[in-house]
Amino acid sequence: MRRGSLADVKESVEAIIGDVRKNGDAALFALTEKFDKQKLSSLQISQEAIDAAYDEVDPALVQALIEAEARISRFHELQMDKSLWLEETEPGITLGVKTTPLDRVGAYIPGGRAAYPSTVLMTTVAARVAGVPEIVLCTPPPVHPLTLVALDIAGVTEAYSIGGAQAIAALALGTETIRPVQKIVGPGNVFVTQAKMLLREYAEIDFPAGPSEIGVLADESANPAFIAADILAQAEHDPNAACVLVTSSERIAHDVGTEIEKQIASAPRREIMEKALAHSGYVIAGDQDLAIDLMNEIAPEHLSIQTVDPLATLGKIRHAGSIFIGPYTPVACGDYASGTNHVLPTAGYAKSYSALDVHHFMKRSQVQMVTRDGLDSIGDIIELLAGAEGLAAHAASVMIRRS
Ligand SMILES: NC(=O)c1ccc[n+]([C@@H]2O[C@H](COP(=O)([O-])OP(=O)(O)OC[C@H]3O[C@@H](n4cnc5c(N)ncnc54)[C@H](O)[C@@H]3O)[C@@H](O)[C@H]2O)c1
Ligand SMILES: N[C@H](CO)Cc1c[nH]c[nH+]1
Ligand SMILES: [Zn+2]
Repeated sequence: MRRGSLADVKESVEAIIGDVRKNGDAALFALTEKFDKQKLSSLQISQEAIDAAYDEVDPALVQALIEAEARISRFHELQMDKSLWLEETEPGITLGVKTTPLDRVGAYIPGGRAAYPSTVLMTTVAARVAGVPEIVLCTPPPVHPLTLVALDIAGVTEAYSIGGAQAIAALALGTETIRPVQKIVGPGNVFVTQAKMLLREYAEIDFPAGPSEIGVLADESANPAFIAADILAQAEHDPNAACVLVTSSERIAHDVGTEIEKQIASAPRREIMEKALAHSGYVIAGDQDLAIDLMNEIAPEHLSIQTVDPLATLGKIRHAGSIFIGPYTPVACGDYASGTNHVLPTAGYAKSYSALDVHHFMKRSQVQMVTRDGLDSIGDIIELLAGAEGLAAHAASVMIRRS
């Protein structure tokens, strides 16, 4: 996603948000008809529809979702902090942190160009492991049966068949049917991402997670066919997907190009891939350190490291959403089944945001407990500093306890 591309749709997204703010559910029905060409009878997805979806999908796919869910749960459980820690940092002064899940969050699941049951697991399992009691999901209609099965397996508590900027507006502002959430997570196209950015005043967001990206760092030791396959895998998401190979080897750059031509010929989503590749490319860097510097500047959503000593390369990486190391770690591992989260910052935002994890669904309160002796040990400092700021009542709140 070019950062500028958000600006291109700002006006139209503002109009959609204004419509939802003014007309609530009626706007959601009308906008769904306009953008998704679907006439809904109800916004909410019923439990009957979810139960019926199991009969429509291959049991092997249900089993695959169950196994992916278990791995995603395990990885996210490893991220959990203690719900409370307290430590006496000096005599009479005990400090700590209490961690609490958010009450109600919204997950956006894209559904325009592909169905994303895997994204249901990524967004909502992280929220469930964090302990969020109300997990609300929005995805554009028609909703794929596997998406319905995934939301059931993940433990989503409410689901609505609406998409685009109108779904984000409904989650942030609320309508007659949908109560607002505290935070909205999940990827989407430019309309979705722009709406998330514009509505942060009402609901916090995870980060901009737009069209998919891959950066590949490769040296002479890399396998060009594997690299080409990973590039095409991300290119097939969206015509706006972006792929860049940075290598110190001219031969590798040439051979990856040849492999891409070979593999794309029979790819079912060739048309989307070609558009994505039209604004993607490769760079031949003078040496490996220059290649790494450039990749840090790009800060890709996914970084694939295909070098002879990948762990040494990893040590020099500062900015990337999710990092895939070695020839047998295709990005698709993290997209579906290894357990890491595939909701990641794009458009260079990996410089300042982290991959979606349990911490996005929690907040931390500081805690302190000071005894009379503890207050004596810091009382003079507080009284002096409060006096210097002209805040006499602050000083008095300490003095009254010490006198
Ligand atoms: N970064 C990540 O973590 C991550 C993960 C998965 C997918 N993705 C990306 O998510 C994106 C999904 O995009 P998508 O389009 O398939 O699905 P989407 O659900 O994001 O967008 C579809 C919605 O866009 C709205 N829309 C379409 N045209 C519009 C218009 N002209 N005006 C206003 N609204 C309009 C419609 O309401 C529709 O429901 C892809 O770019 C994919 O690469 C990113
Ligand atoms: N690669 C995407 C994130 O950019 C996630 C995904 C979902 N399904 C397949 N891939
Ligand atoms: Zn993918």
